[in-house]
Amino acid sequence: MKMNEYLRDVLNQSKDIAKAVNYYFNEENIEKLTRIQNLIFDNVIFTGMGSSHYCACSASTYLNNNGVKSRVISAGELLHYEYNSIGKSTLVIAISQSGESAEIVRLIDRIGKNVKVVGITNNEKSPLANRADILLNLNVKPEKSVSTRTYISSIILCLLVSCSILKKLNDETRDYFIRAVESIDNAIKMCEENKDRLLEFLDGVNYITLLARGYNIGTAYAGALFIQELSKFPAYGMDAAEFRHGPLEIVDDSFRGIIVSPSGLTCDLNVKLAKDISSYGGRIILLSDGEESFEEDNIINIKMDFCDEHLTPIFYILPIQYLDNLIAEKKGLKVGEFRWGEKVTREE
Ligand SMILES: O=P(O)(O)OC[C@H]1O[C@](O)(CO)[C@@H](O)[C@@H]1O
Repeated sequence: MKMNEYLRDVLNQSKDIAKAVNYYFNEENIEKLTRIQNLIFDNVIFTGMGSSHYCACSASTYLNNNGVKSRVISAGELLHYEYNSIGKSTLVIAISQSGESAEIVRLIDRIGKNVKVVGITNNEKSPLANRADILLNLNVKPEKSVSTRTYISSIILCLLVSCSILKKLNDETRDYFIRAVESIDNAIKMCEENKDRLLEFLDGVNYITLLARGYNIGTAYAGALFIQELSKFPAYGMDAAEFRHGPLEIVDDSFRGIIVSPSGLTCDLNVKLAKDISSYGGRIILLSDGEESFEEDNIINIKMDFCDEHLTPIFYILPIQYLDNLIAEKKGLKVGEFRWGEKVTREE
């Protein structure tokens, strides 16, 4: 069977993104990233829509963890209800691969010149690019459909902005990023090795719950969005800690969950949650670099490479993209076609 373009995009990401990372570390781009340090601000707001919103979660958590006040807000909320949270000493980091999403265009129109805007986009001719005080180009080939490489490259540029603000941008940082990007291929390999079990996981599935904490909250939200968008299938992402506070009650043998659980602050809590859900009859895909192997039939362990926790969103999205394609193909969809929306959402 001919490979669909979405799957080709997914499988080629390590090459495409490695190229982009080299570009991000070229002299001109490092100069731009370093210029951010000279702006005067005491708090940061990341904003965007859909995957361009969730791509910023890791960078924002990283800033907060290192003492810089930061928030991630949907551009729609920031525009209509939270606009007054932008003060003169706020640095706005607006992300939009098209640079043309409706909310982003209206938001940047509203923001006065006294507020500095860093624009992260794949379209240097877009309204976002024109407004940005500092423009960072994603520099990847645009996708025809659901975001793949633009999502991962947006995560990376947001993290690089955070590294710059924290004055942690150096050759060592570059190596960490390159290694995280190389881990994309291992994630794909692990999915291919487990393909039959993943297909079996999908038998009788009605909806998928994605659970994560900390740096990967955005992985859960973006993963759910991609499953909804590509496979037209119910999926929702949530904070794994919240799951015990009520949602746990939905678990029975029809439950299917993905738990994002890299080594780090809360890995043990995530693994414990996976085991509990499994003992209540639910089935889990556990994304983890842990050594522990799971005997339980209800847990499929996709073994990921080890990496510093804040960089794991760069490749932990891969198994979700892979599974997404399996769902779409299983449903017999023309993978990547939109039914009601389109690639650029110009209407609020
Ligand atoms: O980055 P942009 O162009 O603002 O658009 C984000 C879009 O990407 C998507 O994540 C598509 O995969 C949509 O959620 C959203 O409309």
